[in-house]
Amino acid sequence: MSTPFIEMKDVAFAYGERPILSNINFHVEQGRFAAIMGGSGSGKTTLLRLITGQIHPQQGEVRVNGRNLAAFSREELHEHRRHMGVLFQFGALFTDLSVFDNVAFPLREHTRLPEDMIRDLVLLKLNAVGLRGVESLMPAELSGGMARRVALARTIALDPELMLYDEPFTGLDPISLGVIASLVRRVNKALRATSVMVTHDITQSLEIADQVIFLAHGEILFSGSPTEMRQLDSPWINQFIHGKADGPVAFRYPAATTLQQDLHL
Ligand SMILES: Nc1ncnc2c1ncn2[C@@H]1O[C@H](COP(=O)(O)OP(=O)(O)OP(=O)(O)O)[C@@H](O)[C@H]1O
Repeated sequence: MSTPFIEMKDVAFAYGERPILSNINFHVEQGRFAAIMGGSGSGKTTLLRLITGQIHPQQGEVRVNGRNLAAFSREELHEHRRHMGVLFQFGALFTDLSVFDNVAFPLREHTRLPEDMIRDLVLLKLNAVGLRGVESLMPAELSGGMARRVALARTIALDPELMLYDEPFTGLDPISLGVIASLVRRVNKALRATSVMVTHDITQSLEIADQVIFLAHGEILFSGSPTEMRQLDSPWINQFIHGKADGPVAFRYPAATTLQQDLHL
């Protein structure tokens, strides 16, 4: 068995008095791809923020590469983030910088590489996302799918050992979505980066992830392989997989009165 790169041990987290996550136990092995799924507000993004070290649990431990993040000094946390690539929902590009300068940005910011090496690296990263040739365009000249790919190229510029994706498929048409999904998977393989992706897109997740973690009400309802998840007979997960509006996750808000009462019928 290879070593766990990310480990959550008995993690509980609350925003103030409000419990968000409890009893969280899972690990992701080095180089593996984990998808975190669950309904809206179930705590997925909070889980990602615990991995980046932006927030710390009130109970339990979040370990990355064998070390407890809560024990990191400021410098160590900074170093941790430097080895991490984060791609957010709309992967916002700097609108006043060209594609080239967007991808070069982290290289210029975090390394002292000479410009000719930066140029080669930018072209390699753009090539990896199938976009060599667009380097002089401005973000406003790109389609949504292309912009997401440029953002991915920028995220992998420093060859991160950990990749975090927060809803990378949001707002994409089905073709661009398929392209981004296979790129995300390829990047994981090529960089041998451990990857964690928060997503609502069950079809893509089950296709590209090695491991699925399903959250409901801040707890892990299921953790296992996509094959195991497909075979599960759980009303929660079935509702999610089949996109049913009603089920254990109720469509209706639990109002205190009936509609008849409200309408005086
Ligand atoms: N900074 C914050 N302060 C207080 N509450 C917060 C904060 N951030 C998130 N929450 C609450 O924590 C809960 C979990 O939020 P989180 O963003 O982790 O859920 P999610 O599963 O990613 O949801 P979605 O799929 O809708 O993005 C939500 O009820 C949210 O309102």
